[in-house]
Amino acid sequence: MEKRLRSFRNLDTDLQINEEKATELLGAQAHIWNNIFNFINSMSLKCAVQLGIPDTIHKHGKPMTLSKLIGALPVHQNKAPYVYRLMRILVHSGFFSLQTIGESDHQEEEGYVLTDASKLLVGDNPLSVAPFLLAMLDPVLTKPWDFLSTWFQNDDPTAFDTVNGLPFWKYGGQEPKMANFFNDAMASDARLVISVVIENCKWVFDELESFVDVGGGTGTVAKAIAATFPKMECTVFDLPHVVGDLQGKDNLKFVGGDMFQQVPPADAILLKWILHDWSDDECVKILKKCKEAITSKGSKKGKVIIIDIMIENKDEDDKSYETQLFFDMMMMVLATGQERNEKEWAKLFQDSGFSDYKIIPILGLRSLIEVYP
Ligand SMILES: C[S@@+](CC[C@H](N)C(=O)[O-])C[C@H]1O[C@@H](n2cnc3c(N)ncnc32)[C@H](O)[C@@H]1O
Repeated sequence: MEKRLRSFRNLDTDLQINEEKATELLGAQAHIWNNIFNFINSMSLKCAVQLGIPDTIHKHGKPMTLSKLIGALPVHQNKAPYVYRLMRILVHSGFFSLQTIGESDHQEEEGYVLTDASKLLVGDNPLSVAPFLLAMLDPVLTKPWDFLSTWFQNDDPTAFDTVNGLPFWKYGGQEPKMANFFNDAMASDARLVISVVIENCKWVFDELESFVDVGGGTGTVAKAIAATFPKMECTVFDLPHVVGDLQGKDNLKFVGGDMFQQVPPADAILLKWILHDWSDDECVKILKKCKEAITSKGSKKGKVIIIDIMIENKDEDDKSYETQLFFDMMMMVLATGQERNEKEWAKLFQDSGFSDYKIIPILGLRSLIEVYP
């Protein structure tokens, strides 16, 4: 069938647009709008967590009607009519869903329930990632994004430096408020990750007599390992301002220092979310220090254990790939690091003098990689 194409003439621009072209243009405009306003998903979610919406629905224990939710939230009475709109976008983005409760006045009544994602944002869930969300969306971490194009045109190492005049880790040493919320964020992620590792691949730690978590923050991972393997000597190694006030106990100790200078000796060295913070040259320096520190050389058990993203582009539309790219951009804006694909990881291991590696893809968007001296 012959397709009839109507044309429109725009009198301002004198452009002639037929129907097919119009569809194309409007599709392009919609794509731009969606990307312009992507931040609204993040900010709406942050608002929900700050208002305690996941906790409130969780405490209610059954589907919660809008009126009950409004009554339980710390919102000004004049703002009550707006709660529905916040909830609507969060239902759309998969953080809440609506369940039918029954009928009231011949009208179906619905209530909000948590989804798997919002269950992970409930404050008293031991695996809650709410501290991670609040830290990543804190203005200290989001402001550098406004300076990304400035950074492309200057000689600063990162956009974070452009805004704050010093690198991320040094800033943390001078601003305890930022250091605290950042360390809490890392600890919340560490609780989830180490629970999965101990549940699904405890064997990674079998036969080890000693273990150091390099850049181990406030010790969440090492505490869990020390409790699971009471005979293993466990050390948390991090910058002095991070571990300075922390007390070890039994088979766990805290050591302050700089991983570019020296790493405490151990059979196994963990680098969780460390190497993605640094450039290739910096990673090679860290990995060489780790290799020197491995005590059981020649035996099978000595190794570096890395927990980080391994970029995999299985499918262009894959959300996981997009999330990995978000992390990669964040490493560029806040630190001097990057996310890496397998080839890039393999090159780092080779350049640091390691002989082999094994990828254990058990951590969702991240992998556990064993690297052997
Ligand atoms: C992204 S955090 C990861 C924390 C922890 N491994 C985790 O995944 O929960 C990076 C850690 O590296 C530490 N760090 C940064 N520079 C360091 C250095 N030169 N020596 C030792 N630790 C360092 C930071 O203080 C921070 O705790």
